[in-house]
This record gives sequence, C-alpha cells and structure tokens, in this order.
Amino acid sequence: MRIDFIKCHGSGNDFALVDARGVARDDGDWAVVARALADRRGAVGSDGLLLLTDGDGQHAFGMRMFNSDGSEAETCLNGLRCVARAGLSALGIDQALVRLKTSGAEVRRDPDLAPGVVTIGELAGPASLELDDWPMTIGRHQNVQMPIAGLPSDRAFTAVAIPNPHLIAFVDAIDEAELVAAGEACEAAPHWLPNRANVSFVEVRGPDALFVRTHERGVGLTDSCGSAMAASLFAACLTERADFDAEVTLFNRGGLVKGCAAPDGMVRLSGNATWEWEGSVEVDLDRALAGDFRVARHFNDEIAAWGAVIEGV
Ligand SMILES: N[C@@H](CCC[C@H](N)C(=O)O)C(=O)O
Repeated sequence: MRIDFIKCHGSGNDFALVDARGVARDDGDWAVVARALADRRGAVGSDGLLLLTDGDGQHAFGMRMFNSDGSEAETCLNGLRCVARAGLSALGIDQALVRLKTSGAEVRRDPDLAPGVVTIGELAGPASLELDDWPMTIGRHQNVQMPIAGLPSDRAFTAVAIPNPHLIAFVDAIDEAELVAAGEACEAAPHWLPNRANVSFVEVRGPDALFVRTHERGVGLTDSCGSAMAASLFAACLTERADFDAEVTLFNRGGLVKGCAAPDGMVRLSGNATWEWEGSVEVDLDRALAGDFRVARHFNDEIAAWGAVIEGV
C-alpha cells in the first residue's frame, strides 16, 4: 500500500502525518503503518504516526496518534500542533475544536514564535490526578509528590493524566539511566499499571523555566513530549515550583514551547509545527516494513527557521 505523508515535528518530536479524512482503514492496519514509518532503522523513522481525521458535529477535525510500537495514545500535544496546522489550513480557518481519542482540545494559529516558524496554540485538559482512571493501583487514589513502590527509583513522583498518563519527578540533575529504568519498569505493564505510563524527570530552571526529559510510553526516550511538558507544568504549579496562570518556558532536548497552567487543570501550550518534507512510501502491511519512498518537496526554509530557534537555546 502506498501512503502519502508529511514528515513534521513539534519541538523535535517527529512524526509522519497522514491526511486520513475520508479513509476507512482498520485500526490494526494503522498500528502496522505506525510501526513501519516510525522504525528508526527503516526508510522513514519517527517517534510515531499522526492521523488528521474527520470532524463531527462539534469538532472541525480529529487527531489520532500511534506510538512507534503501534499502541494508540489518548493524545499527543506536540503532534496536535502539527495536525492542527494541517487541519486549519485544509479548512481555511484559524481556530478549531479538535476531536481526540477520549477528549477534545482547542487549537488556534498563534503569532510565529520566531521568523518563519509556524506556531500553533493548543488548550488541553483538564489535567486529572485520579489514578482510578488509568488505572494505577497503588493503594491510594492520587499520588502527589510521593514515591511509588513498584518503580526502581525512590524519588517522589506526581501522577497526572492529560488525559494520557504521566509520572513526573522533579530532580536537581537528570540521570538518564535512572529515567530509562523507571520508564522501562512502566513499559513492562506491571499488574499495578496495566496501561503503562510516560515518565519524566524535570529540572526547575528558575521561576519561569522547566527542562523536561521524557521516556515515552510506546516509544522510549524522545527529544520532546508535549503532553509531558503540559503535565509537568501542572505538577510544578501544584507543588509550588511554578505559578498558576503565569507563562513558563518549557525546554527539552528538541527545543522549547511556552506554557501556562490554570488551577482548574487546563494547560495552554504554544509552539512550533514544522514541516520537514512531504512524500510517499510503500508499506508492506504483512511485514510492517516501509519500502520505496519518494520525497516530493523539502521545506528547507522551515527547517532553517527552527534551527535558528534551537541554536539560541
Ligand atoms: N509525544 C507525545 C505523546 C505521545 C503519546 C505518548 N507516548 C503516550 O503513549 O501517552 C506528546 O507530544 O504529547
């Protein structure tokens, strides 16, 4: 099967984005396409697959996101900016309500954060602390700033769903091996955490700056995770490391986004949605392999504009 897609990224979290509006395809097939296009040893390579999907009576369009292991996530906030750019542009509108797997989000075109950097604002949430929904069965209904016995780390974690599940620990300095060990313990889907979780270590870099490093569910370490940045900002405000209703810069290995969390759990992010190239690829569904691929267009100006942003970080 031949698939047309755009290779894009939000803050260095990179995706293959497919316009799937009007396309009837099994979820199982999309999971295989995700594994094929996200395979870093394969023809394309990415952190996951994004689908721009049809809207409904309430939503202008929808988004689905598949991790590189083929699992479907409830949301993806770096990916949402990319899907929003494609959806807003396809419909010729500046803002929209977007349908997600289990929730919705508002998106809008924001002023460019730097010359030539297409920028999208998104409002997601409310962030929830209720563990029964994950489910996470650890003998309490919330986990704010407390160690979790099943993890190979005795740090204090805060559990936030937005609505995908995140475990967040504030640290003085990020120990990547420790982060990976905690992430992999969650990836094993232990009996107390059957739906797994994203795990982030966060450094507080002043009253209005956080640095977030994430081991993503279904992927592993990524350069950036938008929902982790949103969940980390909410956790930082909740534990008085940052202020509600104040703008905070959320740095990561891939760049940065601007964020603002409200006490009701709604989190606003504003960041890039950058096109790298567009093309098509042959996917062998039986073997989950991406084969012959052709690039129709490179977006070198956008790549350079984003490059200038991260050079300054
Ligand atoms: N990178 C994403 C989140 C992708 C989904 C996540 N791995 C999960 O399974 O919850 C983001 O930018 O939010």
